[in-house]
Amino acid sequence: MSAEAPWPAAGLEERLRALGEERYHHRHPFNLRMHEGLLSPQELRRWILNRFHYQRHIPVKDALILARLGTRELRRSWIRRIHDHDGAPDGDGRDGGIERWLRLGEAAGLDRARLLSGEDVLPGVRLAVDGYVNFCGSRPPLESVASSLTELFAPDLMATRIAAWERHYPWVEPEGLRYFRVRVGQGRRDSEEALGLVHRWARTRADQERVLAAFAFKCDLLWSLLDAVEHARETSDVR
Ligand SMILES: O=C(O)c1cc(C(=O)O)c2c(n1)C(=O)C(=O)c1cc(C(=O)O)[nH]c1-2
Repeated sequence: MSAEAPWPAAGLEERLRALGEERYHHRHPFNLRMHEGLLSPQELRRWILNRFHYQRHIPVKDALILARLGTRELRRSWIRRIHDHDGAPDGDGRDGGIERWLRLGEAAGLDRARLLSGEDVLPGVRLAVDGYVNFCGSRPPLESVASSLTELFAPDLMATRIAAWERHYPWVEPEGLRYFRVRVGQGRRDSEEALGLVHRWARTRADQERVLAAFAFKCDLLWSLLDAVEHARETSDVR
């Protein structure tokens, strides 16, 4: 950690974007193969099944972050993320991201009960997701909120994904893509909110370095998740 003067906000953001350009999972070979239309139906289904494990833990990690936020204004805003995934409090759960992801699975021929059982999730994916939940449960908000900043990159990746799936995987029913269509807007809003908080809280160069480290950790975690999915490609139907 450094005792040097903090970078201006634009300097921190520039460093975050440069780091993401290099290490975010949009560059992962599995995503590149997905976008080129080179995945088999089995590989695409494996990705959906394993990513569901990530999705269903997002509201869990957000609840851990929420518990550490010190004001009601912050908590009132952050709780929206849990509703986005679990469904609105006055809804019936069908309006949430987790439900939309289950429908994505069904649109690709995956059984809802199989997704919900979690039985076929790869060990490396479990470790990556545990890593994220534990990180958010044990680090101060500066770092846990900074780790969500990978979402600065997610909307563009999702737009590429939607176009690639429409073109190369027409056997996935179009309704399944709704998860990504809705998430593009949510991701933009959430990453802007998180960036604002990080700028507000990161007062020293050491804080800013913690932000970059948390962001790099999350990039590596998403990368490891895809490594596990990519590596499973030669094995049985289930995994
Ligand atoms: O499909 C993707 O590539 C992708 C990436 C990310 C991300 O960068 O963390 C998220 C999502 N999707 C996503 O759907 C989502 O709800 C989400 C929440 C978060 C977070 O860290 O709070 N990241 C992401």
